[in-house]
Amino acid sequence: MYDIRQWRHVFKLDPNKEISDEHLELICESGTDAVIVGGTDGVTLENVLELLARIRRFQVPCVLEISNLESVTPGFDFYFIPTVLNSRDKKWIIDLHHGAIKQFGDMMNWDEICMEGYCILHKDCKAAMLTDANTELEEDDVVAYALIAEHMYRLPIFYLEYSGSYGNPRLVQRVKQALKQTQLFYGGGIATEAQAAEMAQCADTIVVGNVIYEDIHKALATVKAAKR
Ligand SMILES: CC(C)=CCC/C(C)=C/CC/C(C)=C/CC/C(C)=C/CC/C(C)=C/CC/C(C)=C/CC/C(C)=C/COP(=O)(O)OP(=O)(O)O
Ligand SMILES: O=P(O)(O)OC[C@@H](O)CO
Ligand SMILES: [Mg+2]
Repeated sequence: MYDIRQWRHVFKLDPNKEISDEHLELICESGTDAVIVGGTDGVTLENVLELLARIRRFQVPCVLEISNLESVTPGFDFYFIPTVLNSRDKKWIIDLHHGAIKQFGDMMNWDEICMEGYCILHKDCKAAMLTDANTELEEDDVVAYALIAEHMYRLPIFYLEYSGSYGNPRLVQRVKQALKQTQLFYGGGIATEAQAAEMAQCADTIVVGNVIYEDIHKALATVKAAKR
């Protein structure tokens, strides 16, 4: 399924983490709508290429979420490009993007590119620390970022990121109610069927990451729960 707007559940695989062939097959054949390859640290061309080749044995749509320029390679179905809206450092909002487009803009296939407006809310996660995200936000601040994403920047995706910790469903629901066009991704701390079902009610698409490496069966159970 290549219509991102229909995606309800995606797995995020970290190229910097080990996964066995058996577990990778279970993930790719799980019925998830797509697999995103991405992580904050230790993402290299070598480990991205290795994971891409292994995922390509299956039919599942495969996305590279770009975290650095060195690890970008052809062969993915889509490229998701994060911009961290609540970063205090404009490097993570626009500067890296400006440098990349200056260098590669004339050879990009824009149909494969999808921008993600991140709002990172877990202060201790790697992505928050790397990008110096301001996580001390009121609910109204978060909704304001969502409205900026939709109405000012017209971003296709607004991504509420709680990586490593389960977020606040009430806030996710509030953000969802504020968005009309922009697709709401929620990711962070989903480790049970109940959590997957709850966040799938609040967001358009849920992203399941770390539990893949902690308990594969719990990870697999999130797929059905999200689609119920
Ligand atoms: C060959 C081909 C297809 C060419 C295309 C041309 C090309 C080079 C296009 C690139 C164009 C472009 C504009 C690129 C952007 C460049 C860039 C580096 C942007 C910055 C991205 C950014 C803001 C990164 C910050 C970190 C971040 C938000 C990462 C997302 C992943 C994430 C949040 C992971 C969660 O953390 P995790 O690592 O899982 O944490 P744990 O390990 O603790 O679990
Ligand atoms: O790893 P977890 O905590 O499941 O979060 C998923 C994803 O949002 C990370 O970018
Ligand atoms: Mg992770």
